[in-house]
Amino acid sequence: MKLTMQNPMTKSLQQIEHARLQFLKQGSMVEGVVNKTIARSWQRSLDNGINAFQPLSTATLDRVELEKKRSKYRLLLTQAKPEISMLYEQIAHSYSVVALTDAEGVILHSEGQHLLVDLAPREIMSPGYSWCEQERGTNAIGTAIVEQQPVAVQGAEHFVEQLQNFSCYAVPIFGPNRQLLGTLNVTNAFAAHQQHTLTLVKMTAQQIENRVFRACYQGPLTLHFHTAADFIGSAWEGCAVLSREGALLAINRNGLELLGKSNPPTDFQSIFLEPLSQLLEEYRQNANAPLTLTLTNGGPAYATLDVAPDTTANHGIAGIRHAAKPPTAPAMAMTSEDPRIAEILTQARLVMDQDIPILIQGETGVGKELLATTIHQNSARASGPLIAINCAALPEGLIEAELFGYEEGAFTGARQKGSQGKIEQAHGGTLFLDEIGDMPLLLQARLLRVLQERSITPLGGSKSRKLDFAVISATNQKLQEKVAEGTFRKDLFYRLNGISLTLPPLRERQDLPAIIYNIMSAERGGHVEIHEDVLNLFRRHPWPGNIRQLHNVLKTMLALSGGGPLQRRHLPPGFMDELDNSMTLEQKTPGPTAGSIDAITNEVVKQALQHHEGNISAAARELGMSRNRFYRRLKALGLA
Ligand SMILES: Nc1ncnc2c1ncn2[C@@H]1O[C@H](COP(=O)(O)OP(=O)(O)OP(=O)(O)O)[C@@H](O)[C@H]1O
Repeated sequence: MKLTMQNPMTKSLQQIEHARLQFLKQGSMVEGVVNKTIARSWQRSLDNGINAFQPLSTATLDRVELEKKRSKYRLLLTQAKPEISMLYEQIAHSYSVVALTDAEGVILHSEGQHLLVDLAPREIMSPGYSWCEQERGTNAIGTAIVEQQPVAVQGAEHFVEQLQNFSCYAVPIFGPNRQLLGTLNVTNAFAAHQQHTLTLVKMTAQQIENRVFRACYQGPLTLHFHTAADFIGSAWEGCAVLSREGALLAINRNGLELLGKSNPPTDFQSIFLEPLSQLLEEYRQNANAPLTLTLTNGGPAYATLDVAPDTTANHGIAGIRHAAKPPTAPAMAMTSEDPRIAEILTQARLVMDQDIPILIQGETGVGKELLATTIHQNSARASGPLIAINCAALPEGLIEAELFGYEEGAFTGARQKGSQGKIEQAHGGTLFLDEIGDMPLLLQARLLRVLQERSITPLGGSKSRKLDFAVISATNQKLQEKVAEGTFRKDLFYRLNGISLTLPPLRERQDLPAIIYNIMSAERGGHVEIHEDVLNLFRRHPWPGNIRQLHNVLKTMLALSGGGPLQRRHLPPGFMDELDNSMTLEQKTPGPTAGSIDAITNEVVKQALQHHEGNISAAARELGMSRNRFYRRLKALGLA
């Protein structure tokens, strides 16, 4: 079937064609015929040596390479597909194709068919085809990527003659950290072009961007805002994710544009004049009422607020509430209410789909494994396996077979049919190398080779197998020191350390209530109260075992309290001794004492003594302190 539609732009098509030919022959631009974006792109196409009169190559990526790309961009694809189908329904006619590309201009997914094949080979709008401007000359996708803005290229504006029968509209899609993720493009037969197409593509690209943002950031508070009330809930609204205390955890591109800022502000108060508490109060009174705010520049803003369950609960004495969850709740989510954790999560999001190895460092029990799981679950490889290897716990002698697998009959005692190694099991997903500092030196060289070549040869095998996986490793050792003393290979260290994320110890974290809430949610349903003085002791404790230790303490307290409020007397034995020890250390370094562990412990000791009417043994028992230590403290206080 051939196109017979009337072309409303024939005259301008001729003008453009004339200007293009003059540019190609004489290198001079006829003024006022094409816009500056097209003119710049023509010049780049000429400079790149594109032959305007040669038909385009029809080569596409092979299936494996395309699948790799698709898995890298899984988040974008998942969020974009429903929007693309809706867009296609709106513009549907036989002469248009909607395509989603990656940031290099390679089509990941396309919808629509395809009477366009009358005009050009089918391959050029199929997944795996690249529209990079350097290869194809001026075209909407490639030029939008170079210019980082929406671009329409109609008919003869295309640099290559073969594309003159098309009109293309492409809009860049940016990720949550404002990095280019890809483009959304509609290609029409030029004769069937419609005025409003670019607007529709812009709107859809914005919806996709918003979906990706929401998929990446789900904080305790989400503020939807705009300077015009009608735009709340639209594709153009600003979206700010906040902690309960008002720290800004993330903001979308619209939000930044509405605020006229190029960098994200730090907190709610640097955006709006009203205190966050006022907003929360209004929300409490009527969760659905629109909110009126004042920007710090004095202008009005309108907003609605989403509050994740329980963030309105009182977080003081009796306040760590949690929704009824089954006791077998899945792995806890990382909280991001501590600024250092929020920063780590942001960095992780930036690199996780870029094939950059992540090295997680931190003391024992700080949540390294949980972070690795969180990264995997939010990555493009989330539907693939997460294979964790504890390098410290691998059985000596079998370690090599465990990691690399073996072929049938590779060694005495090997299973008849051979076995797939852990590394191979990670194909399509993430390999998590826990306690990497304990990997024996001899195996480090082999691991390095696997990581460099991304292929594996099982023991006793001769053929290597290609693998695709992301690598996260973790350690509580100082790897750089191990490198210096020669017990860890320098080349492996650099191979693993694409980016290093260091989790802070619990005593330095600012989100203790959120962590407690997480633990309680995993341990129990219902409502649990914690007395303020217990929380205060928690805040002062040195927590050498970090969150794992806190978890154990809470478990014990839950058991001892029988479901009632958690009080000082439910603290496990040894808790106060550990606190007291760290106080002794603290005393060695001169510094302010008000509110110090010392002061708090004294207060607690006095209260316990009062409570037990002077009975030292009972009071010491309540605090989990030895009688001697309790007595020494009373003496120091002049009470004994
Ligand atoms: N943000 C958090 N909220 C609640 N619990 C957490 C959090 N982070 C970690 N935990 C819990 O703390 C414990 C220790 O976490 P994890 O095993 O991830 O630490 P790790 O740093 O890998 O420890 P190690 O160095 O000993 O291997 C686990 O029970 C985990 O569920």
